[in-house]
Amino acid sequence: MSFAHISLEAKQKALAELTEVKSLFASRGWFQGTSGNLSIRVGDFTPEDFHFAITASGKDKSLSTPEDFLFVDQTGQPSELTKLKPSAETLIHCEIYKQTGCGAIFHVHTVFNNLVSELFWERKSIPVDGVELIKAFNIWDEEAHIDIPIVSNFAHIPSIVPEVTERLDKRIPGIMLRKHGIYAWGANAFEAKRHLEAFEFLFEYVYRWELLKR
Ligand SMILES: CSCCC(=O)C(=O)COP(=O)(O)O
Ligand SMILES: [Zn+2]
Repeated sequence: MSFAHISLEAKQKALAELTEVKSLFASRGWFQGTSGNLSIRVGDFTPEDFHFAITASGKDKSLSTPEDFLFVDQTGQPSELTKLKPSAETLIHCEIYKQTGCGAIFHVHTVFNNLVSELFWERKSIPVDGVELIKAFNIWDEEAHIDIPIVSNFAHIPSIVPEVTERLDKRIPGIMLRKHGIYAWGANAFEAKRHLEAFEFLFEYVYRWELLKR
């Protein structure tokens, strides 16, 4: 679908939702030092053809300006003429959309997500056992066990993508980059936010439980 054929209303809705969630996450201290990025997909989807709005790279995400977001296509290239640069991590968003067909992706760096990514790096996944908030991922088993995948963090972002492809688990709406941060996604902004909040709760729980056990 060409970008021009996507309705103005859909584009404005995505930008309004990004503005709102960006401001909320900033108020929680989730964008320290310009870290983090957010995106919402617009229009129809096929793995070969889609568009999404994403945060511009390197901005202070606690501020709201007319230059906070731009639209890109499935290759990460701007969908329209702009001087703005998309997030340096846009290719990770492209890959997650391609693999899952989801509607929104939120990425944050927090102390707890960085700590657990290193604590469990050797097993390449973060184990969570029987915590009620696993239900936020629509996993309703009693005493559910989940493993949240951790992938390598390379400075060269395209090198991260194949590992994301390989490790992405359709049951778990998130993937962790080692000593970097979590990517969480959902069918829409509401669901991606619920998933991200659940991940952050679980990371803090897992970290504190590990300390208590020692
Ligand atoms: C300053 S944090 C390093 C880059 C990063 O990991 C991040 O999430 C923000 O990069 P962006 O290009 O999206 O601003
Ligand atoms: Zn990042």
